[in-house]
Amino acid sequence: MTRRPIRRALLSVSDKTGIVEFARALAAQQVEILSTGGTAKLLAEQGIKVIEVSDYTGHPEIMDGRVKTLHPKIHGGILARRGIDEAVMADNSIGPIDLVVVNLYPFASTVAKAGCALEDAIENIDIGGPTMVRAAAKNHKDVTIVVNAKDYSSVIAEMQANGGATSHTTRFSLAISAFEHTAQYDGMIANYFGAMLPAYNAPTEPANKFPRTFNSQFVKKQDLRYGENSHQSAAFYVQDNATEASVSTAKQLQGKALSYNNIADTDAALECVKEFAEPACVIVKHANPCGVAIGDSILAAYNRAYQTDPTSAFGGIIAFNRQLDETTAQEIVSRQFVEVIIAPSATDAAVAVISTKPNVRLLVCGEFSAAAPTVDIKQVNGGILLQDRDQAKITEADLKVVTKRQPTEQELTDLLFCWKVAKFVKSNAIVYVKDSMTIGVGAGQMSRVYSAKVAGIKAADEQLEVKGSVMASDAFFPFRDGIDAAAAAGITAVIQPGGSMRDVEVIAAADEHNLAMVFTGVRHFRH
Ligand SMILES: NC(=O)c1ncn([C@@H]2O[C@H](COP(=O)(O)O)[C@@H](O)[C@H]2O)c1NC=O
Repeated sequence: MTRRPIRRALLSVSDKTGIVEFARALAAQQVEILSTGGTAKLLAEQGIKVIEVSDYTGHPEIMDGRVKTLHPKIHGGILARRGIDEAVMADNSIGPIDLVVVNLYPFASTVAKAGCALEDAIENIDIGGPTMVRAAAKNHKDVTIVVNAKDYSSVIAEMQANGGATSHTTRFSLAISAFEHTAQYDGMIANYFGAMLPAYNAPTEPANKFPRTFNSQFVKKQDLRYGENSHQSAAFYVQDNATEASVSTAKQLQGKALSYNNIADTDAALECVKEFAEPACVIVKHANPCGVAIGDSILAAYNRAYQTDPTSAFGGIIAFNRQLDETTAQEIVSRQFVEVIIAPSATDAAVAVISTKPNVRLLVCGEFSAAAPTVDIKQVNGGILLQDRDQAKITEADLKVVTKRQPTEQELTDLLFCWKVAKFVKSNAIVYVKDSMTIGVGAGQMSRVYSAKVAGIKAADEQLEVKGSVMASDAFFPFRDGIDAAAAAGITAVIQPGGSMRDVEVIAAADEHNLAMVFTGVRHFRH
């Protein structure tokens, strides 16, 4: 393919990061620079030779910038088919534009501001920018389009190495980025307007936070060897701008490639361990915690979490809320087969220890920050379900003691710990806890009483004493049988949402057994 050097560029950027250096490097390669108002002013101030688009087209920017680049001399220059449209270009005094550098008005940050007025949002809908971006991306055979400042240096480097030209592969890849950019931009606008539709029609109505259509963009992080099973192909997509420490933003330091199930389980383990302020460890197997504990150190927490269910911990995913240290790393690799370890960070010595097991995936996710108010998305056949992420937190002040007996100080501590774990156990969830360590976890049973049985069986199998433990139930007890069974197993206190039509009967059962019971008023179903 013929190599055509870039001779003329149009720079029109809202976010001006890096644009001066980029323009200077273009000028050094004898590229003529056209630019719009604010961008042109900045470049000129920096001593870069620039032609204002309005001078170039002979038409001023009008309507407060609503129309500045929307002109045949600009769009003809971008869209012209080289080798076909020369005559029409000459007839209309249109010169080719080989490089377009544009980023768009900040619609997202504008509407994110509290109390953003509709007029502000509307004025921040970029029209000329996307029009140039799409035109250049369409004509990527001959035109280079750059929408991300992070691409400036590689474009310059390539031009320097290729006599001022970019390769077709680069232009194609940049064109994809351009369409991704405009798709994301329009998706954002559609979501914003779609969510405010009821309020727009009837200003007294609250806006609906779920828009008329749901437009969201996820970027492929990696192809996966297979999905949940080996006959299913799969890939991992992440939110482009995610900042919260998560499995999606985590960095893998070593180990085999993550599998589909590894990612899902690591997410469950990490999100659960984030609940605790004290050094904590969560071991997950098949999306459920099979051991959770806190301790004076993460080593103590790990040792205690492991005790809950060593059988299930085999091949598990282990998450910590503190830096992984050498001793804890040593303890894990000498004791058990582990698929994934994730922590905010890891010491060099800990990394060296894990490297003796090259298959173990070690991930660091950075320090935990405030949870982003994202939505959960769940797929059903032919649709998706959206809901707020479950960020309900319960403190002692939220609890309502419903029994005659008040929980003791120790029971209270264990009840709150137990509740945090139950939130991450698949429903029906029953969790037994003693001294801030899980004693038995009953997950995913179709009846609550069976989850309680499973928790008891697991504890017994691992020779853990249920007597003196507390119990959490992710949803209310529909009958007193769950309480009777808990008391028979030696449970002394219960935390549950309450709200059953048989609450009176359930409370009476707890009183009969001298149990302390608290209601949270909040349910934590997890499917
Ligand atoms: N109206 C137009 O013809 C037009 N052409 C380019 N823009 C945008 O104007 C911004 C740059 O403006 P300035 O160089 O004046 O700071 C860029 O975000 C670009 O996408 C336009 N603005 C909005 O549509």
